[in-house]
Formats: sequence, structure tokens, C-alpha cells
Amino acid sequence: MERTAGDGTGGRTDGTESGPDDPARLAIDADGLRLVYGDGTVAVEDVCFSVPEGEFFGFLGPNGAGKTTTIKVFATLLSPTGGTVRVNGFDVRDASRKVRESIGYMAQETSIDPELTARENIQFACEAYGVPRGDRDDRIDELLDLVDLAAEADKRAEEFSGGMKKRLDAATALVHEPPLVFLDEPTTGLDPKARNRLWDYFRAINDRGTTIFLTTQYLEEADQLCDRLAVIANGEIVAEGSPTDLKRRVGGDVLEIDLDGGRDARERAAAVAREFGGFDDATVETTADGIGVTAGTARQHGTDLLVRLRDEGLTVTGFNVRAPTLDDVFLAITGDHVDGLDEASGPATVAAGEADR
Ligand SMILES: Nc1ncnc2c1ncn2[C@@H]1O[C@H](COP(=O)(O)OP(=O)(O)OP(=O)(O)O)[C@@H](O)[C@H]1O
Repeated sequence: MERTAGDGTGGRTDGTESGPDDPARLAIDADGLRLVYGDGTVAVEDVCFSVPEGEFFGFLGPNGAGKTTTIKVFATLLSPTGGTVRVNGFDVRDASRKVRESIGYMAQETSIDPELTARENIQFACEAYGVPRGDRDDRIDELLDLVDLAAEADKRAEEFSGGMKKRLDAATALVHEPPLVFLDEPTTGLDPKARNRLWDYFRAINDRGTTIFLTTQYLEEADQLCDRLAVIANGEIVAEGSPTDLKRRVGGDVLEIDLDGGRDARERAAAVAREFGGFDDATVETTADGIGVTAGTARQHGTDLLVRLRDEGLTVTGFNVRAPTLDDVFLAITGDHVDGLDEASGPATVAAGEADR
């Protein structure tokens, strides 16, 4: 069980000794964070960013980029090798207990006990976090409602689906009403419906004023939820901004065109696309099956390009226009594709109304 339980005196940080120095009101302030593991692996290097209170902040990166390491430093489970980190105004080295009291942490692996019911799991978390006895019953009912598990409250967690377990785990991270919650890849491996229900829950707690720090491998997830993002690759921040900013750096939508005829046809098609006048600032690359064109007007003028390719004697066997993915953001920022990112495993988009409620 990976959980940071306080002694029950937690809650909003109101400025005690070594407390937050208002008026900055930063939930997280990292300056030059460096973390080197015992075996010499430099997991995080010179990471600098801040998260104001109330923000829904996304920390995005491929496998092994350094997301979990960073979250563990913020949650005081790892001590930084270098730099300064303040969480809710408290220094993670000097005031780790105060940090732990003021945060919730949902780790990648769920920490619920399968033999306990949903209600008992939350009850157990209330005891671990020192929630006053008189408050517990109301808090448990409220959290069961919030994560939509009231009807299953007295079922053992071992009977739950993966998504239900994740929702229960998220509820247990919130029993002490922390002002800041860390969510480490909370939806990896979940189907789109389960993912959507978790998204609804995260939005609900953020609407109540809770600052959220979310790590994810999926641009789509960050795009749906986050006010602002930082992108980490190989332990270093490579981009920061709103989801719209990042997608703007990609330069538009991506038109994927499949072609008959091998490499020669792909290169001819790429040349046609580069000379095509319908796009401003298009980026064109050859792919395994044809070409990819990224352009601000890919949706409006994509079919015109298909006609031009046909006029040039090329045979188009398929095409698709899609929104940029994390891989496209990486390509635009670093000029390289993301290692270790399986785009096919990215979350499918399901409109909120389609979610299984
Ligand atoms: N205990 C450890 N000892 C040595 N190296 C480690 C340890 N934990 C992680 N690393 C390495 O540190 C780097 C960052 O790992 P980290 O788990 O922070 O990445 P991540 O972005 O969270 O990845 P994932 O998406 O796979 O969870 C990787 O190179 C990883 O192999």
C-alpha cells in the first residue's frame, strides 16, 4: 500500500510556522529539481515549474520519462538530490510531515484491500488519515456518492471491475479533504467508459477547489481535463502551456493518407503535398503506408489534396484526418517520435453523454 497518511491534523494549509508564504498561493513550486537513484540513474534533471492553487495541471510524458519519480518527490516518498521543492508552501525536505498531511496521492497501483467492502476501505482510510470519528460516516457516504459507488458500498472490492477499483482508490485518497491531490496515471489500462467516469469525478473535485496534479501518457486525457500542462522527456521538461498551446505547436490536424505503390509513390505523393497550395505551413512526412500531412487547414482542404494526388496518377487506398496526439506534439517540439509510446493504447474519445452512468 503506497499511501501518504498524515496524523489527522491536515486540511488546508493556513500559514503556520514553515508554512506557505502567501501571496503566491502556489500548490507546487519546483525549482531545479534533480533526482538521481542509487544506481546512478538520473531520472529527473533541472525540473522547474509551479502550479497555482485550484489548477488542474497535467504532467505528460512517455514511459520512463520521470513522471512517477517527480510525483514521489512531491509526495515526500523520495528526497530530491538537488533543487528546491515546496508543496502547499512547505519544503519537502524540512517539512515533509506537513506536506503529507496536506496532500492526497493515488498511486499507479491501487492500494485498496480486496477483502474489504467499498465502505470498509474508505473507513480504513479515514482511520489511517485520522479523520475525526464524528465526521467519518458523513464523509464515507459523501465519497461513495461522489465516486458513484453508493449502490455497491457493501460489496467486497474483489468483485469490482478495474474502473470501480480505481474509483474506490481515488475516494480513499480524499478522505482527509486535502487541498492538493496527485493522480499518477489513474486511467492507464481502463476502457473508455471507466475512464470517462473517473474523468467526471476528477472534474468534480477540481470544481470544489481541489488542486489536481495528474500524470498521463495521453495527450487526449490531458486535453480533456487540464488547464495547463508540462511535457517531460528523458527527465527534462520540453514544453509547458495549455493543451491548446501545445496543439498549436503541432500546427493543426493530421491528415493520414495511405497509398499503393511502395516507397517511390510515397515520395512522389510527399512532393505533391509539399507543393500543394491549400495548406499554410504544412509539415509532410512519409509513413509506413503513405504520407502524413500536418496543417491548420487539413480538415478543410484534405479532400482537395486527395484529388490532386489522383490527378498525378497516385492511388489513394485510405485517408483519415485526426487531432494531434502526444507523439505529434513530441515530433513538433523535439523533431523526433516518442520512444515507448503505444499510440494504439491511447484513450478513445467517448462523449460524456455516452459514459456508463
Ligand atoms: N528505483 C529506481 N532505481 C533506478 N532507476 C529507476 C528507479 N525507478 C525509476 N527509475 C528510472 O528512472 C527513470 C524515470 O522513471 P519514472 O518511473 O519516474 O518514469 P515515468 O515517466 O513515471 O514512467 P511510466 O510512465 O512508465 O510510469 C526511468 O529511466 C526509470 O527506469
